[in-house]
Amino acid sequence: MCSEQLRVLVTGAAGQIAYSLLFSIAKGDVFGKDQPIILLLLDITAMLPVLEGVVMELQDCALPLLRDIIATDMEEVAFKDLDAAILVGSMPRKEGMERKDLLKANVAIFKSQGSALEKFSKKTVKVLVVGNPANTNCLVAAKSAPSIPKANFSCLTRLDHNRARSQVAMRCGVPATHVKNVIIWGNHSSTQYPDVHHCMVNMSGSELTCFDAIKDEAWLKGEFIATVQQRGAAVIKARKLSSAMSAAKAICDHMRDIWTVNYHYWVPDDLIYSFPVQIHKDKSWKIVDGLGINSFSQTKMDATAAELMEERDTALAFLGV
Ligand SMILES: NC(=O)c1ccc[n+]([C@@H]2O[C@H](COP(=O)([O-])OP(=O)(O)OC[C@H]3O[C@@H](n4cnc5c(N)ncnc54)[C@H](O)[C@@H]3O)[C@@H](O)[C@H]2O)c1
Ligand SMILES: O=C(O)CC[C@H](O)C(=O)O
Repeated sequence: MCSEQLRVLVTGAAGQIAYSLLFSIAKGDVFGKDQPIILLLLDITAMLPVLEGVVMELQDCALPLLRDIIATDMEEVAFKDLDAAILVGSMPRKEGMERKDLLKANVAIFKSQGSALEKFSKKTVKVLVVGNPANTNCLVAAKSAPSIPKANFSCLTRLDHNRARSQVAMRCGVPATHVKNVIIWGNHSSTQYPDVHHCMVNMSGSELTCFDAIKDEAWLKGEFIATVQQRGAAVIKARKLSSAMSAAKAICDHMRDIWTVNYHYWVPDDLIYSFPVQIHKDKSWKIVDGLGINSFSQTKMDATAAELMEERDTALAFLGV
């Protein structure tokens, strides 16, 4: 049994993603089956009565690893001595809303919470930003917490990764675990580039390139990319609500990989850009180097970077910095 309890914050704890996420974290799916945790739950004051119900349900799960639950609307309480922060709390996009509307509504939250990380959390805290626009919110949070290493900040594009992997798996008629090395470059938005040029698929025991397994280059370069890029919008259209179950699963995958060593994606200077990375035992990471990038990929990678630069400039202008 690990002796030290981890302090793990989930913001937006009364919301729909949190409702799918908290049980998985509390039962050990993310930080380990022998790792005791204290859950800190932050939401806005108006949602405290709902949060109280979530706390009751967590208590009623009778989970052995969950040693304490602290529900609050105060950042100074929620961000105290954190080991991990999962920043979900913010407004989701509804049908008809533009990205810019969301940027304006949400970016101030991440400035305030970045400052709270700076003031109250451990310098080793690992921060995962989920609230949209996730990349730019993450950048704003990192900039607002200058004494925490920028490498400790990441945003959620694992959902896009899982979506891409699953699309390929369904097309090939294999389980998603048979599909490896899908890459999501850039922004968690419709300009993201889901890249299968390094993807391998295990078909009946043989490792094939994705292009050989699928044998339909037009689909891979057209409909596949568009489906993954538009998946969030398609879920909103169908459910009238933003994705939640799949987002929670992706949050668990992302944070568990950081905690337990696996591989995933990452960032250049002054942009939070999704990259393939390798994560090491000490939780440090390194961008996977030397992948061949053809002109098709380069054009798509440039387009998503251009969008991120525009978003960054808009966000900083909104904040007056
Ligand atoms: N990156 C991704 O892959 C991904 C996927 C799905 C959703 N999202 C984003 O996650 C966010 C949350 O989605 P949801 O469906 O859970 O929304 P939701 O509306 O159900 O819940 C959001 C919660 O955040 C709370 N909140 C608002 N401001 C807050 C603040 N300052 N501090 C703490 N809590 C605050 C709200 O009161 C609410 O309870 C949205 O921005 C959504 O777009 C991202
Ligand atoms: O607002 C959107 O278009 C996407 C919502 C969410 O980030 C998702 O990917 O499901």
